[in-house]
Amino acid sequence: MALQHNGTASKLAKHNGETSDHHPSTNGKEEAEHEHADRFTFTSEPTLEDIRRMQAEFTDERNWNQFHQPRNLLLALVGEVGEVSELFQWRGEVAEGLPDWTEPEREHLAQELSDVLIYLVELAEKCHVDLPRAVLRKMALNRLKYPASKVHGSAKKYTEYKD
Ligand SMILES: Nc1ccn([C@H]2C[C@H](O)[C@@H](COP(=O)(O)OP(=O)(O)OP(=O)(O)O)O2)c(=O)n1
Repeated sequence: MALQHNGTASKLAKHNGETSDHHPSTNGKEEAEHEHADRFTFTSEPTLEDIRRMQAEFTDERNWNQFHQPRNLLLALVGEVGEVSELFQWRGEVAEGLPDWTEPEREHLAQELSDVLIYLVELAEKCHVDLPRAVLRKMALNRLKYPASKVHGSAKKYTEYKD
C-alpha cells in the first residue's frame, strides 16, 4: 500500500490492526506528552528484509550485481538524496504534511525517498550490516547520549552540554 501524506494512512493503519512503534515511558504524564493523536504512521510491510530480498531479486534478474559494489551503491544513494533535495530546493520552509504540494509532487517525493531507501538497504546488505538490528543499537545509544530529562526541548548537540 502506498504511504499517504495525512492522517488517512495513520487511520488506515490503525484500522488494519497495525500499531506504531511504542517505546515504554516511565510514567503516564510522559506518555501523555508524547502522544500525538494524529501522528503519521507507516504500514508495517514490507520490512527492511523484504526490501533487501526484492532488490536482490531485481538485480539478479538483470545481472546487475556486478555493478552493485558498496562504493557504487553509496554514490547511487547520495545521488538519490540529491534528487530529494532538488524537490525542496528554493521552496522555503515546508510545513509537516507538505500542505501546499500537489499530488504529482508528493508522488515524485515518495519515489525519490524510495530510491534512497532501496540503495541504503542494499548498501547495508553489501556491507553485511544487519540494518534493523543496527538501528536498534544506535537508538539505544542515542537515548543514552540524550537523556530526555536532560535535553527536553533543546536541540543542542550532546558535546555542548556541560553536564
Ligand atoms: N543500476 C541500477 C539502476 C537502477 N536501479 C534501481 C534502484 C532505484 O530505485 C532506481 C533508480 O533508477 P534511476 O537511476 O533510473 O533513477 P530514478 O528512478 O531516480 O530516475 P531519474 O534519475 O530519471 O529521476 O532503480 C538499480 O537498482 N540499479
